[in-house]
Parts: sequence; C-alpha cells; structure tokens
Amino acid sequence: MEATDTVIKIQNISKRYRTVNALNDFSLDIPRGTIYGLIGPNGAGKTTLLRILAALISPTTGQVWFENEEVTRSPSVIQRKVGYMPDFFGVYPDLTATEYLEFYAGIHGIPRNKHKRVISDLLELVDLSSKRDEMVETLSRGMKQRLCLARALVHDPEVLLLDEPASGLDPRARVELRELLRTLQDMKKTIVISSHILLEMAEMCSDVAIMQGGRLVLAGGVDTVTHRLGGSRQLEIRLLEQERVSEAMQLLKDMAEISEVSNDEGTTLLQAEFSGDDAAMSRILAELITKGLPVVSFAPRSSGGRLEDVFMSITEGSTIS
Ligand SMILES: Nc1ncnc2c1ncn2[C@@H]1O[C@H](COP(=O)(O)OP(=O)(O)OP(=O)(O)O)[C@@H](O)[C@H]1O
Repeated sequence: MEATDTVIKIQNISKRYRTVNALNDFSLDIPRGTIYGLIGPNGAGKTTLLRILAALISPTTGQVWFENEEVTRSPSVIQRKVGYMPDFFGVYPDLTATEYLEFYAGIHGIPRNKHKRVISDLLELVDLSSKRDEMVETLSRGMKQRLCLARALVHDPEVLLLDEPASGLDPRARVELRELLRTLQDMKKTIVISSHILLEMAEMCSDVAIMQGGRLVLAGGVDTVTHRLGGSRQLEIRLLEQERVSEAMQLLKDMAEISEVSNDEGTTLLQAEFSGDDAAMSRILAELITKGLPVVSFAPRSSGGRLEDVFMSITEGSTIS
C-alpha cells in the first residue's frame, strides 16, 4: 500500500451546531486500505465527523475530498461510494434478516434480479446465513450489529464508516467483528470506525486519530501513536532451553527499548516491557537469533492499563504537538 494513496482528505473542517463547536479546524488524511480508528471521549465530535464523511451533513467551514470529489458538491456520488453504519439500530420489528437487506438493496437501486445473490453473499460474509429467515428483533446484539454492517455493504462501497461498532459487544462478538473487519480489509475496503475505548481500537485498527473537543490530538499508525502516548507493550518470548534464559535476559536488559525483563523460575518464558515501534521489535528478534538463542515464540501483548491511563489524561484537554 502506498503511504501517499489518500482516499479521504479532510481539510480544516469546523462544524457548529447553534452554540456548540462540534469540530474545530480538523484535518486528517485517511490512507486507502486502512482500518482507521477515530478515538475520543463522548462529545469529541466522532459522530459529527462520520456524518460529514458520509455526506449526510455539511461542515460549516472547510472541505472533505473523497479522491477527486469534494463531498458537499457531489453528495450522491459520495453516498454511492461509502457505507455508513450509525451508532443505533433502526427498529424493524416485522422484518426478517433477508427482508431487512432487501429493503436496503431497494433503497440503493440494486436491480431486483440481483437481490437474491447480493443478499445471500452478504449474509454469508457476516456469518448470518443460518439466520436469514429469523426476525431481526430476535437476533442477539452482535448479530444485529453484523446485519447492520451487511446493510452498510449492500451497494458494495469502497469505504465503510462505522460509528461505535463494538459498543455493547461481548468479547467473543468483538473478536468476530475484528475478523470481519480484516476480511473487509482484504477485500480492499477502507474502514473508518469510532470508539471511545482506545484499547478496543488498538486491537482492531491499523491507524488511529485521537480526538478531543472537536480537535485532532494525535494521529498515525497504531504503533507510532501508542509509542508517542508513552504506552508500553509487553513482549513475551519463549525459548527452547532453560539454560539460555539468563543469557537472553541480560541481552534484553541491555536494549534501549526494553525497560524491564522477568522470568518465572523454572520456565522458558520471558516477559519484557517494550516501548518502541515494529521496526525496533524486529531488530530485537534479529539480535536474539543472531546470538543463537533458540526462540520458539515472540509475541507482543498490549499492556493496556497504562496506555488507557495516558489516553485519559491527554483527552482531558491538552494537545500533543
Ligand atoms: N444535532 C446536534 N445539535 C446540537 N448539538 C449537537 C448535535 N449533534 C451533536 N451535537 C454536539 O456536538 C458535540 C459533538 O457530538 P458528537 O455526537 O459528534 O460527538 P461523539 O464524539 O460522537 O460523542 P458520542 O461518543 O457521545 O456519540 C457534542 O457536544 C454534542 O452535544
């Protein structure tokens, strides 16, 4: 993926509702093929931004470019290119999952003779084929969420805009959502999702923008942003032989990006506090291998609590420049 291949360019937009400035001089480039997380506390302006990107409302000032189209000049063109999932479910008490998607296929002008195929493919994609004839109201929250996602995909948009898609989901449903987003990314979609939970986004996204009070605080790749926030991750390294554990511990302790190394007596598992980017991580692995240490596994784990604390403190007001 080209770093410069921007699909959405947001230029200095502000949005004022009567007395509230929901967005203030907000600029951001969204690269094609990313899963881009908009993170911020309630009222940060995430929904407002997504609705502007979906061409449902216009910014008070500033512009949004979708490839070569300016969103407010050609809203219907943009609406064909984006699929928007709001943060609430509509109420359709008397529709089955299939009927629900048929309704939206009709709205998007999908020819009738294609409905069956499109809907069956979508239900399969979101793993709801077995629920095709169930009433929407009887589905679980996670299933409703996936059905809404299928609805946002009905016209095969290039970009998906999902407002708080993980909210209220249990851990299993969140994992399923994450897998579904990865599948969509493999299908070359660009996905923008919002959340007020940083960790949820760090798991799901390739890039994140942190928002506060309608302004951009910090944006970039997940690793870069978490690094700049001062968050550390834990590296779990398993060796083949216990005899080499102390040698590996010493080597790790001497590395700039590692602050602490521990090992439970009698095991071959090392845990190291790591604050660096992916390039630093790959250098560490290379160093271990070069020294002939028998590495069986090498895995980063997000050490979430601390990261969330830093996020809470920065979204209380200040901007990182
Ligand atoms: N239609 C509206 N009329 C007036 N004020 C609004 C309107 N929509 C949003 N706001 C205000 O704009 C600000 C940003 O709201 P927005 O919904 O975009 O934030 P958010 O980050 O999505 O928050 P949440 O996570 O609570 O949905 C808030 O202060 C909100 O009260």
